Amino acid sequence: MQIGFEKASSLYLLSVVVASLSDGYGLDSSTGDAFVENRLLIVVLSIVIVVLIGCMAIFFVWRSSGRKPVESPKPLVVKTQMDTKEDQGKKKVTVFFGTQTKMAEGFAKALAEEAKARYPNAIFKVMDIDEYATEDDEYEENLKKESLALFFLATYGDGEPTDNAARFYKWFTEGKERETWLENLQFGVFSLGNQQYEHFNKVWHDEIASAKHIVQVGLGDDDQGIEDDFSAWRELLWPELDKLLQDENEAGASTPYIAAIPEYRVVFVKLE
Ligand SMILES: Cc1cc2nc3c(=O)[nH]c(=O)nc-3n(C[C@H](O)[C@H](O)[C@H](O)COP(=O)(O)O)c2cc1C
Repeated sequence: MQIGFEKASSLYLLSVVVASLSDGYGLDSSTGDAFVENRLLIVVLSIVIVVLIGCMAIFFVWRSSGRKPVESPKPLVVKTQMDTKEDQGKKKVTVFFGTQTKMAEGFAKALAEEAKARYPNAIFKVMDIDEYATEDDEYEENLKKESLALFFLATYGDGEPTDNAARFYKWFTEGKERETWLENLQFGVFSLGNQQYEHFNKVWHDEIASAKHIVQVGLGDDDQGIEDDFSAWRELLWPELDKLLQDENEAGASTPYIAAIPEYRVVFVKLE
């Protein structure tokens, strides 16, 4: 078999390189010879490596060219819902939740659903308290437009707010603005906590207790059946919402609610 000059010289060069490398790394001459004898294998391996490197290079070029430039995150805009014709003139209630493990969110949504059925002439909007305002100033701006709100807020740590309520809480406790937005706002608070913790329902009970409540603060205790606490608070809330949300022509036909009545236990005594 005849080997062309160019091909033969490149194979020769390769074999010389392998041989010298093997010498340099202390391989014995028989190992070097074995390499040289397998020139064809070496050439194939070299081609495979070159092709692989080429593919990788093409892949990286393709990936970097296809990648969109990194855009700075757009600020989350809280859309103030435009009143539809249907909504105009209806009373609005915003139901806020501050939650870590979604219990407060669940109660907020459950209450809003029931309230929608009870008060068809009112609009109930459930809001994550963090998403309500992107800038701190927006809290004041937006809350000033509210007239009736319900807050479902859980307590964590050493009587601290949840992550999604932290910004609101900081704004509320540190800012003087709160006095302005509280002027026109009537609201109710259902606080979620667990009495096993030292600071049971502390944050919201302490901070907002003095403000204008339409109903006493509900103290939900996750240790003792928080659903029952929620139900009891809800029954206190309905009569107050009746006063605020029922139309004049509905007045008098108050929403039926279960009054809190003492429980009695019947004990049968066998007479002698
Ligand atoms: C790590 C941890 C810390 C908590 N700290 C408190 C606390 O300091 N005070 C309190 O009253 N409840 C505390 N709780 C109880 C929660 O507030 C309670 O379970 C609540 O229902 C959770 O509501 P969420 O699911 O909406 O976050 C804590 C719960 C966990 C898991």
